Amino acid sequence: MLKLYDAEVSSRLLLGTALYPSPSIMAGAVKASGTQVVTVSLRREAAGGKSGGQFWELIQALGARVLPNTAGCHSVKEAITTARMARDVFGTSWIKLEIIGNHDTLQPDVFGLVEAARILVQEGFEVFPYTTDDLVVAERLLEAGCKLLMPWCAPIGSARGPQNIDTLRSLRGHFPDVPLIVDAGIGRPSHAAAVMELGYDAVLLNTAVAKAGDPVAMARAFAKAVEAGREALLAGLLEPRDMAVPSTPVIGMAVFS
Ligand SMILES: CC(=O)[C@@H](O)[C@H](O)COP(=O)(O)O
Repeated sequence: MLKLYDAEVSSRLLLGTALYPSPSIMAGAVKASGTQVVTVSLRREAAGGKSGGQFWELIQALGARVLPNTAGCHSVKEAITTARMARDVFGTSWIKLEIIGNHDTLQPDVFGLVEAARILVQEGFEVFPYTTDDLVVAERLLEAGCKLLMPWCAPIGSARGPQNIDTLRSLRGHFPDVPLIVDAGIGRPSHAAAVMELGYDAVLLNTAVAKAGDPVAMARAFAKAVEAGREALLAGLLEPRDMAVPSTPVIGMAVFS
């Protein structure tokens, strides 16, 4: 089981609910993924109107825990206001804290992130910070009171997969007891399996499923990949070797002349 603040979940796949071709396909993908945590953007809900209300009803019917996010925020002030509104709208103290620092790469503003995290933790929020894979920023977020971290592995929506395996490995090594969830940039089930094999606790993704040819089937594929990566890690992965090592015993082999 994976502990996320007060909740224990068995699925290590967290899923976003945006960008699907239709709400019913989104619901099908969420079910097929087996996820127990879905991210929801307050901005969509706050838009209200027909689709906003229906969408929220659909999300509630899925039975997954809701992780509201501050997607689209570019400043500490904006993120804090959005988080406070999300707490009222969704009735949860969980918040996926996202402050965008660069328009082109959607890279998190890590300075604003640490500042906003500190304020929100003091206000009783349980913060899921969307961050880079920077070690020092990770330390600052933990000092600010975050109990888990969500580093990117590539820019949001890029589907590039892990861009810097060594940095991700180093982050994992430095914080063996902190839940680490790779968030953003995962494009394929093999990417998800790779970060799970590194020892990451879970994966959060959206675009790769929502924009797939068949989102429901892709959600199922990601669920299997996340489980496979976790199972492989627990089974004890071999370290890569420089030289060939015969896999068939040679000692005692019969010699034919
Ligand atoms: C869904 C979410 O909250 C975001 O963090 C983001 O959309 C995830 O990134 P990908 O869309 O690249 O999977």
